[in-house]
Amino acid sequence: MLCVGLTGGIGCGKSRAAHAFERLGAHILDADLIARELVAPGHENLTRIQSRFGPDSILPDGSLNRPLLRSRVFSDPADKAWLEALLHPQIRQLMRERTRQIGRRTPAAVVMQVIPLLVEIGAQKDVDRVLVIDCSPAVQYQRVLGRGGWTAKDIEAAMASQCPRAERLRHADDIIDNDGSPAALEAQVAQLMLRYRQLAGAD
Ligand SMILES: CC(C)(COP(=O)(O)OP(=O)(O)OC[C@H]1O[C@@H](n2cnc3c(N)ncnc32)[C@H](O)[C@@H]1O)[C@@H](O)C(=O)NCCC(=O)NCCS
Ligand SMILES: Nc1ncnc2c1ncn2[C@@H]1O[C@H](COP(=O)(O)OP(=O)(O)OP(=O)(O)O)[C@@H](O)[C@H]1O
Repeated sequence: MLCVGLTGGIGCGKSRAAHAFERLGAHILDADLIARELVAPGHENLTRIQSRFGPDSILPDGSLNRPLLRSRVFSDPADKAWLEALLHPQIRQLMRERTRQIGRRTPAAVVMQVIPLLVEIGAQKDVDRVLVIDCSPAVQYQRVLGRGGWTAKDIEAAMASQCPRAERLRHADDIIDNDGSPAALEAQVAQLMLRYRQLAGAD
């Protein structure tokens, strides 16, 4: 098995790259999706979130009020640290368990752990290689804006809260340049997947 930590700043194209790797046979574990499982309606984490962020942090249907949390987390470092202290240990434990399960079932698997904050939390030591999906801040900003749902203020605050681009790139074993077209992204994914399959012992 080869375990690749796939990271990048907000909107750099981690999900899009991960889907392209998945189509080529990689197993994807996404920290954002695991974080969502951990705050699904009825989960005990929601009770703790509500006691910190107030009654409006849970919507009438029992789901997390994501826009409210987003504006609080990205404007107040103490709120961000609190939420991360609650969720990150649980996210990492589930990532480790699921990676082990895949390795047992498929010994030559290529597993991609998609972790936005990989460098910030020091998760390099959990993976065999670090792959950074990189693009320029202007492109990053426009793509998140284009995806909809986020205010300009929240995008700027999220970008400012993440580690600087140069620092992230310093930890990269592999880099995908995602300033170009979707086809250019997919070509780089296909090239890297050949190498990853070899390293995993699949070929
Ligand atoms: C703040 C929350 C509620 C906002 O939810 P929302 O649906 O708007 O965004 P989503 O979860 O899809 O995240 C989108 C992107 O925001 C960025 N982001 C999310 N959490 C953080 C964080 N704690 N610090 C910096 N950037 C973050 C990442 O680039 C992520 O890919 C949500 O992101 C959350 O629960 N964050 C805490 C968990 C966490 O740290 N996740 C990252 C795992 S490494
Ligand atoms: N090469 C590209 N060309 C055009 N659009 C792209 C490209 N790569 C990604 N996008 C688009 O940019 C947006 C952000 O990409 P994506 O959601 O994959 O980023 P992400 O890094 O997973 O974001 P987040 O950090 O918010 O989870 C999406 O709408 C995606 O379809």
